[in-house]
Amino acid sequence: MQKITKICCIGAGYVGGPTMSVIANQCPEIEVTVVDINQNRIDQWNDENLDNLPIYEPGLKEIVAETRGKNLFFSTEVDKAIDEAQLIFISVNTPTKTYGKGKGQAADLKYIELCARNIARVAKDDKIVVEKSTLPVRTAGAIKSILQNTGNGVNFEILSNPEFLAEGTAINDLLNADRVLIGGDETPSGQEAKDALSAIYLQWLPKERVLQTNVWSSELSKLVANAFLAQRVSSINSISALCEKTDANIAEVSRAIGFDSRIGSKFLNSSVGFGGSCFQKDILNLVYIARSFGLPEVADYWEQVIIMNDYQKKRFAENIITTLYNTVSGKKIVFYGWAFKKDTNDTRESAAIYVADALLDEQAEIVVYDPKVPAERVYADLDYLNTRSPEENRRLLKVVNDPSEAVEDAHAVAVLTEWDEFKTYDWKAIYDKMLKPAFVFDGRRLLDKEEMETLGFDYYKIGQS
Ligand SMILES: NC(=O)C1=CN([C@@H]2O[C@H](COP(=O)(O)OP(=O)(O)OC[C@H]3O[C@@H](n4cnc5c(N)ncnc54)[C@H](O)[C@@H]3O)[C@@H](O)[C@H]2O)C=CC1
Ligand SMILES: O=C(O)[C@H]1O[C@H](OP(=O)(O)OP(=O)(O)OC[C@H]2O[C@@H](n3ccc(=O)[nH]c3=O)[C@H](O)[C@@H]2O)[C@H](O)[C@@H](O)[C@@H]1O
Repeated sequence: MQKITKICCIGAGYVGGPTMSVIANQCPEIEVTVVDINQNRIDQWNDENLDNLPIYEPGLKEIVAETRGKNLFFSTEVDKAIDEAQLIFISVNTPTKTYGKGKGQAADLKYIELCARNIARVAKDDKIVVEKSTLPVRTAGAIKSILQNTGNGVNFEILSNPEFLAEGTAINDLLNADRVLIGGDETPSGQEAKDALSAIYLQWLPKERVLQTNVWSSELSKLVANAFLAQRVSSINSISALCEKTDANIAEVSRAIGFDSRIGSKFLNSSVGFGGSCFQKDILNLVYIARSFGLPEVADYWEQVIIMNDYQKKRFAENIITTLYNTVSGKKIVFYGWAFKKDTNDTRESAAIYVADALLDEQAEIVVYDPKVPAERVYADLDYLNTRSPEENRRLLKVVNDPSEAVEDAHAVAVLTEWDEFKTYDWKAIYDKMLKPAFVFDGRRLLDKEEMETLGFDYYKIGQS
């Protein structure tokens, strides 16, 4: 079996960056080069001040500090890194298509295809090409076709090795992965490639956690894993609406069902709705694939997970409006949190964006505080929706760096992200600064209802009457 000593990863994003940092850290004999066409991103990865890395992820900067410049490199020299590597991870973005056939559902594979063409153009010797990005089932076929039709005599083995890390816990997820999935051809050379990649992960993971499958099962399993996870959140969120109409409490229901070992207790936290770059995108992709294979019942089944998530975000925003006497026009509503979950600066598909959009439609004045998200990001997220002009977004919504100053004369606070620091705030001082009645809408079930009510707040907690 070929021993891998040089790796290249195309795409220095939320997956490429942390994943390669951990591989470099765990495998000192392997030289890892992460390349990207985005010069700014690479400059941030190379910044001497580790607080300026492009991604905030607990534990990441310590690992980068240990490995960068030794066996971990970040560069924009894509061709050179491809040429020198024996194994190439493709870890570029695969967003939902915004144009043409499959618009709004299918995955846009143009970045993947560009990578495959780049590899085909540059490679002079045999390579293992690994799909790290999340891809529709059967994409490996397309990559193979591009690579094998270059006519330069180079042999490529294509593997699927989807990533299961969650943001905010990426380093721990990588170091203690539940499983690593490696799909490849069931031929002798395919097996050899699977074993070469397995050997990397086996440097720190036990053998039974490294699963080998055929390439199609691996591609599909990634979409299915995300669909099942998102389905749990939508399921519990659907019940949260029912809890609010009855005297049931969603936390008690989650706990009660989670004790059943067949159901399990994880991923049953009711919230304002799931966000993140992948759940929605991957389910839409699954729906699209099912429909294209003539399976409308399967497609409709999974689509419901997204419909329920949209309902939850809308329901939260509408509740704010009706509770504030059916009008939020000119009222100051403070958002605590903008990121799609705690411990990340990622805001892609964050529920906060959609709740803000609904409230801005009603002319609310929103003030956002998030410990890790800069103002430019918040405005970019809103502008991207194209609901109103950028000037209007900037007029109605402000982003601040001080959480306590934000609440001065506010009508309401809405908790959109479960940052730990929100629990430590002096809520009595916050109450004193706000207009009365002072409303808190807790979309993350972060705060204690009894304590908040004792302080005088009109407190709404998702999933509780
Ligand atoms: N974000 C997450 O937590 C997870 C993401 N994934 C999947 O991993 C893939 C990557 O996701 P992220 O890292 O979040 O995306 P990202 O957007 O953070 O990073 C992708 C990077 O690829 C670069 N890129 C695009 N085309 C390129 C090219 N032709 N040559 C060189 N660089 C190029 C972009 O400039 C960007 O920096 C997606 O398929 C996603 O579904 C899988 C598991 C977890
Ligand atoms: O493919 C991906 O991108 C990744 O998607 C998710 O990871 P991530 O989106 O980073 O974060 P999660 O912890 O899964 O949270 C997703 C969203 O669901 C919400 N959520 C999660 C759990 C829960 O019980 N309740 C809930 O509302 C979170 O607040 C967040 O908005 C999966 O957990 C990863 O396994 C997968 O690799």
